[in-house]
Amino acid sequence: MSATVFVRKKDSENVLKMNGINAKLYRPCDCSEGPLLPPGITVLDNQVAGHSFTKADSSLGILKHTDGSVLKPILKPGPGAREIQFYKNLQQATDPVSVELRGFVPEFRGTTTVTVNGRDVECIVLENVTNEFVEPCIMDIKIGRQTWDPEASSDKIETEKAKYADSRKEYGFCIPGFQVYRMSTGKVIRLGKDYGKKLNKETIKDALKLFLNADSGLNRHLLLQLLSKLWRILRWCRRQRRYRIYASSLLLMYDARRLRQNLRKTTGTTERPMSPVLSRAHSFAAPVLCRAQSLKLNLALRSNSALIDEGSFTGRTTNRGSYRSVPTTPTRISSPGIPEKSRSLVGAANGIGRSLSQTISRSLSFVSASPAPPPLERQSSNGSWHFDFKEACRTHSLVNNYEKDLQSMKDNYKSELDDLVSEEKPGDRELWAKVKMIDFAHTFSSVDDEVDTNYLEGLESLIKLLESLFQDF
Ligand SMILES: O=P(O)(O)O[C@@H]1[C@@H](OP(=O)(O)O)[C@H](OP(=O)(O)O)[C@H](O)[C@H](OP(=O)(O)O)[C@H]1OP(=O)(O)O
Ligand SMILES: Nc1ncnc2c1ncn2[C@@H]1O[C@H](COP(=O)(O)OP(=O)(O)O)[C@@H](O)[C@H]1O
Repeated sequence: MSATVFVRKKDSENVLKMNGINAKLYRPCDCSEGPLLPPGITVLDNQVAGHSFTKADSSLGILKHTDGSVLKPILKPGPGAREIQFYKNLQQATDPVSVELRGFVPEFRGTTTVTVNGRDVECIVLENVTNEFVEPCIMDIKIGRQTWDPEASSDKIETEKAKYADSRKEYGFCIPGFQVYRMSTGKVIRLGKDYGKKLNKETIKDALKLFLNADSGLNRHLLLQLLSKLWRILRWCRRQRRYRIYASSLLLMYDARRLRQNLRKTTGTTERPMSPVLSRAHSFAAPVLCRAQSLKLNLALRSNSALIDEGSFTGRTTNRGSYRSVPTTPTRISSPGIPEKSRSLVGAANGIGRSLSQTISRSLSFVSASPAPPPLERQSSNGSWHFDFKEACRTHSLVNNYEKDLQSMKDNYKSELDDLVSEEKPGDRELWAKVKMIDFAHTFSSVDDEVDTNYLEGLESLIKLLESLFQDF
């Protein structure tokens, strides 16, 4: 990967050259002044893709509430209503496919109306899935070659086909945006669609490496945590015949703070990766304060017992608010003109380990939502990646029997997975990397009882590309 070069800097805009690509730094609020919002609600400053706040076309981005929720404004009635219905149905569903899917998506907390710049806007209220991260690195990966839904106009189909054409054609996914706290510089960078649209067969891998902070070596522990989540979604996707998911994204997330700590632990190097806090202190603080902070941080990094960020990764138990009833059956919408390929892709679909935890919705006085659903089945039973690794080790080779090209790679790192599981200490069990599926504005019920090959192929390709990184380092 080539180095980052800042080529231009204005008050309003940063342009940088990243891996040979000129790109504007993405800002979720692209206006000089933020929108006027009620108390307790602010712009989601770590939003990495999707619609953002712009003065020009009064578009609205994602908001966050101090209670740990995000608020997604409904911009268009059709897709907006579809996404609300998707979450409501999912919350009520009892079939195994939907119950499992519920563990892969943010918790739905109903809908609410927010006054933005004097205008009342309906919003979907979701769990903020980045909440527990101190330095959240987030990548939005839009899955599927086809990103338009069965009801799209021919104009929309054409615009969608033209966007991210290289990466989508090659891999069946694209990267509309990401942010990363860089180990090498201690700075956070956020690259948006402008950068993502220029990525091609070669550079998309650089983008993934950049996101994984792999400039000078891959942290296998980090990649394995992400892969263990993706394998679970893959296994679900191979079996499910209920949903057709278009233009939806996977949010890959990890905590750079924990990566820094993990690097110290595993390399034992005296050369410490830069902390953004420390690097800011270097630029602005008085020398004495600077030295004090540096010493304190060094001590923290040297002591294994101090490595865990206490309080950052605790499980949260919350109370359920008031709810109203909604229909329980997913709407079946026909998809004329979209022939679905029929492929027998489903591998050995063993029962997934039952989860133990129940996630209880946070009380939201301003939210209207559905009655209490049955206990949610979360993908990680006890908030531990240990469970996923164990499951992955047990089932992975079975699931992928037909993928001969991947088999050798898996064999290569299977022992590493085993090592990670056996090395694990109780204090290391908290998640510091995870994956969630988001954006269901273009998700439909399947009408043909077939596998969603469009989504599946994109996901498989992403996993394959990530797995190939093991060989590069
Ligand atoms: O193509 P457009 O103008 O309809 O806008 C796209 C949005 O469509 P919508 O406004 O909801 O109909 C589109 O929204 P959907 O995913 O279709 O909900 C995206 O925001 C898209 O950005 P990107 O492809 O993720 O980079 C948006 O594309 P760009 O902002 O990249 O052009
Ligand atoms: N539940 C969530 N928690 C945290 N961030 C989120 C959540 N949902 C969305 N985001 C952020 O907002 C961005 C856009 O979300 P998305 O649902 O795709 O909106 P859009 O429909 O405008 O594309 C994501 O890339 C992510 O950065």
